[in-house]
Amino acid sequence: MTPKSGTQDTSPILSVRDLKVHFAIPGKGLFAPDRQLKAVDGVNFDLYPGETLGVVGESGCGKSTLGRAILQLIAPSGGQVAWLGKNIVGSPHREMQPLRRDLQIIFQDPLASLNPRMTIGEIIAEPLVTHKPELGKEEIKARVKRMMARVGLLPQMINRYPHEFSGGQCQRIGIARAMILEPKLIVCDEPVSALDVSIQAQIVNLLQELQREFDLSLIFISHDLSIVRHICHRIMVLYLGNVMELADRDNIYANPRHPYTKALISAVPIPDPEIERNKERIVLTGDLPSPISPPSGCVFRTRCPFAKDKCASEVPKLDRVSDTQEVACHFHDSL
Ligand SMILES: Nc1ncnc2c1ncn2[C@@H]1O[C@H](COP(=O)(O)OP(=O)(O)OP(=O)(O)O)[C@@H](O)[C@H]1O
Repeated sequence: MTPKSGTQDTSPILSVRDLKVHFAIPGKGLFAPDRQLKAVDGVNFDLYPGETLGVVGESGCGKSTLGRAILQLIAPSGGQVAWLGKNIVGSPHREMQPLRRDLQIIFQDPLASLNPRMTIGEIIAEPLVTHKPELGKEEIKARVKRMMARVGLLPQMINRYPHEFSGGQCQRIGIARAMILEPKLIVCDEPVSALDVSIQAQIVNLLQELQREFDLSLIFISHDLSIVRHICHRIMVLYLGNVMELADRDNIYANPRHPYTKALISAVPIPDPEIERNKERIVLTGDLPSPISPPSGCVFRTRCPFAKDKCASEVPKLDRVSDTQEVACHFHDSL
């Protein structure tokens, strides 16, 4: 199904500017100073109401850290996260608490993210109990049952425990918990990676239905470019905590401009054997460098087949190459 597009004629719901998350890592010797691990290093983007933004990149490139920093579950080291126009970085707990209603997260490992000692009814009800204590017990129960039915769980299972459910059902429980307060944004952190392929499509379809019904914005973190293509309107490619490319879905698959995006996309198998045989392939060599000592200049240059001297000395800016595509590469025009 084609995702909704053209949401950018309204104001962004979320604006992220120069967002940084640097973790202090103990130095190697007993008295050596701490080092900085740059998990997220200056990320900029806007998110619009009803939009799904995919965040892709190899393991360790900073996707989860970015998602958590946006929700202030990890304190950013710098930059701004403006929610409905107001910067929330560094907001005290009492100011963040009401915003938590609007900002939710779904985790990768559905079972591990559910408290095994609580019934699924209690798990789904928890945000309501915290944020809407004025609702009576019966009203909360009715809302929980309605949401269970909406996400494809049998309401009569309200008193069962998480271990009695399959992985796909546990993810539905996680979605029901995230949805119960009718949030405006959900960060989906690899929500289907731990599930069987047959179940993945069901969960992705459910998220798409909920998005349309509730006009939700989603940040969909994944390393699976096929799923991202199915669900996202725009896609952001991260490498060592830096944005390499940000473009709408069709552009990024049909006309990737950054060598790293080209490499990621060329690794996605195409079902047609003729096209698969003849397609251009960019194979990445070497491992992801350590975010403790990232390469100078362009962080991708040590693995880039097209790197030149300038790439080692100058950090490329995210350049707008069309209305719907931005690329951080000195040589995007000549590749
Ligand atoms: N609490 C932490 N303390 C120190 N380093 C961390 C912490 N959390 C993450 N990191 C490091 O930050 C970098 C980015 O990690 P992150 O989990 O955000 O990447 P990712 O792209 O989501 O990877 P994956 O797909 O494997 O989850 C990694 O080098 C990771 O080891």
